[in-house]
Amino acid sequence: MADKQVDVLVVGAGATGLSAAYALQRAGRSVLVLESRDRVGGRLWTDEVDGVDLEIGGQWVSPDQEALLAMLDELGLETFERHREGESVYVGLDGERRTFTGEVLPVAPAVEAEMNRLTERLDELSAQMDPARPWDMAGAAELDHVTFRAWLDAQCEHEEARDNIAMFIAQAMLTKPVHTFSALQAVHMAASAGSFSNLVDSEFILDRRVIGGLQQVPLQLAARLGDVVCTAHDVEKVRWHDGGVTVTSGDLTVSARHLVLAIPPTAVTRVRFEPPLPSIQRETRQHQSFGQVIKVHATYETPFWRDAGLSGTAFSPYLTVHEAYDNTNHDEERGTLVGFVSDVQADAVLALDPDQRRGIILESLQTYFGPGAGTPLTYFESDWTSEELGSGAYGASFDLGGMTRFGPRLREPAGPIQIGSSDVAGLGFQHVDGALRVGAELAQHIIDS
Ligand SMILES: Cc1cc2nc3c(=O)[nH]c(=O)nc-3n(C[C@H](O)[C@H](O)[C@H](O)COP(=O)(O)OP(=O)(O)OC[C@H]3O[C@@H](n4cnc5c(N)ncnc54)[C@H](O)[C@@H]3O)c2cc1C
Repeated sequence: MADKQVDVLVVGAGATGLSAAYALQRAGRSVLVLESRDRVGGRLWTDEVDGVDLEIGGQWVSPDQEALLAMLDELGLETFERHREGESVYVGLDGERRTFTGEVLPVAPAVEAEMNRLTERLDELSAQMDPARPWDMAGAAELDHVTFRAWLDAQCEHEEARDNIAMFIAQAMLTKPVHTFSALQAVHMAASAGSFSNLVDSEFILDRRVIGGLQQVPLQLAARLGDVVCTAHDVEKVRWHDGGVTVTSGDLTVSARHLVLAIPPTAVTRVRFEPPLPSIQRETRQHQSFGQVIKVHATYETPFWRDAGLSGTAFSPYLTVHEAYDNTNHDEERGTLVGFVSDVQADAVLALDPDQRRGIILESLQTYFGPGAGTPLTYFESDWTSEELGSGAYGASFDLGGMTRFGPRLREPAGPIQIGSSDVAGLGFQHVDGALRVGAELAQHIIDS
């Protein structure tokens, strides 16, 4: 059994853990990173499936994500624009398929007016919130005690307007049904991206992709860190006291002055601590949960929808696939569509056998893009909820009332232990940008101590 002694042990080789370790190493601290999986990257995973390179996890970069953009620059990674020329598709409450250009969905004028009003209201609220301290906002408790569904119902009589606004936060971001999280959590989602208008604007939020895949970020950070990154080392138990920690994983026993637990909240509850963590630490994480989303890739001989004048972008809160985009790789002739099936729609299709599920999902893509969408060369579903290591998709969020009740305690260290991931970020919440911001903050806290 090998014994190691380092200044800082980092558990978790996702964007948070690796960026923290990289900053600490550059500040002269000795570090070791232990990762359960046999790869680095966590929720970032680019892999070849049936001969196609796919972004199984996170992929998009938007202009507000300054920490991620700076990291891409530092690592010398290049980006490319998502294909967006042509008309987008919307299927409304009446079941009609309509095409449109720009960001305004082709709904009846009264519905559009209501969507604009709700957007303005959510923009106003998110402008009043510091996403790092959402519980401090005026009226935070009231907003945290009401579901986003009830809040929308109270604001607006138009079902289709409510369904569309809900879609941009519930299905598309938190991946939870709109009746399961608070209006405050919804405002926080918007504030963390700069505004609700940013979330609605797919041109903005799904702006660019990294050539070679977004997993290049953790892969390159790990390469720079060198042999201090140990994959296939699950941490099940942490012994700690005020002066440090001792962790045993496989053939390694590591003693460190500080521990950075860069793992999602749901994974924290899997680890045993001796002595137990203060109960508030455990309770806080028991009230954060992942949503449910299946990311589906379908690859075709060509991006045939472009010939029909379509951009590949499509939305409908009423179809199994609530949003879809052209996800063709850089410099590739084959065309790829990516679609998302979220919350209760995901529950429903996951209960089916794989052939039935594929049939229903491709039916949505056919409704959007025509019969050609029904016969892809390759088809792949990323199902993160089946992962045992607590990495659901896309991120974990609080249940009703949890943000004001537990949020202020979320970032408190316990002795030498600090816990963080993109799920506790303010700006960039549940995105890679947030992971990098949290990683930098955790490292700085140790450097300053
Ligand atoms: C399908 C999908 C699509 C997404 N799309 C986007 C997008 O387009 N843009 C964007 O910015 N973000 C996106 N995200 C979110 C983004 O990927 C995550 O927010 C970010 O990667 C989280 O990084 P992290 O380091 O905080 O956590 P993670 O990536 O979850 O890393 C935590 C690591 O800890 C490890 N671990 C857990 N427990 C232990 C243990 N006990 N011992 C050792 N190791 C452990 C895990 O294996 C994991 O590698 C998406 C996520 C998914 C899943």
